Amino acid sequence: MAPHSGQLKPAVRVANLVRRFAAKTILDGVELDIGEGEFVALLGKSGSGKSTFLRALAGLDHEVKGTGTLETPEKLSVVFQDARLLPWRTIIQNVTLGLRGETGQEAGRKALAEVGLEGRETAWPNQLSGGEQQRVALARSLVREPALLLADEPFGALDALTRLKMHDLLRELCATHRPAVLLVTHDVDEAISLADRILVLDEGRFVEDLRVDLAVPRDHGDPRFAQIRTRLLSRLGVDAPGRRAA
Ligand SMILES: Nc1ncnc2c1ncn2[C@@H]1O[C@H](COP(=O)(O)OP(=O)(O)OP(=O)(O)O)[C@@H](O)[C@H]1O
Repeated sequence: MAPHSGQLKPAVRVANLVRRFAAKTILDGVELDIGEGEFVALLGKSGSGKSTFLRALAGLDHEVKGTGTLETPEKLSVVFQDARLLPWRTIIQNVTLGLRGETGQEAGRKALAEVGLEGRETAWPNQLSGGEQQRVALARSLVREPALLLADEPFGALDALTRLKMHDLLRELCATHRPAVLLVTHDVDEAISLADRILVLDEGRFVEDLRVDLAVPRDHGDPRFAQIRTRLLSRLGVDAPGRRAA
């Protein structure tokens, strides 16, 4: 299968990407195009290579091989499960790190307001909850107006209610900033709630490339939502209806 982004101009082009660790092949000639502004979620069993793929796209893996292509935009941002804020810098300093002058400060304040943290600019990271810290991480990413946002389980450590709020926030931010997104997640419902396309990685290849043509915000009670969930769970080897993949 050679997943592609349909009519959209590609922001990401990957062809024949190979990654081995010792004798184990984790990415086995992976192919993928992600269109500009397209939101792609990546599912797969634990250990299937999702983070390995994301790290390759982020340019963090110098040993990834292949005779093909790995093209990503210069302006890309990465968000991880932990916010990775600098504890010795204030919130606004974390967001504006590397940005210059009053324009940078203004952009930082605006980004913090967008994620609902207006007035918290001079707080320290340890004065924020886990969810608030992830909001800062999102602000720090988006203030750079990336053409590609890579997110590796960004809400994995949050409680269920906070996670749902973060879904709404991410959806709004992406509608405003329109980066292409690759979201790695274990949460099938999270993928269906947020993504335009859902990929499943298994044994080094994408075994599913599903377009989600449901209106936004997505209605979890819609029978088509349930159909997509069932199909994805079956691809992930989870049979029980309604259960989430682990
Ligand atoms: N630096 C490394 N050295 C050796 N093996 C590695 C390395 N990084 C990852 N692996 C192996 O590659 C496989 C894929 O790991 P990866 O973290 O990409 O999976 P994943 O799908 O993101 O898993 P999870 O959902 O549990 O986070 C695993 O078997 C892992 O042990």
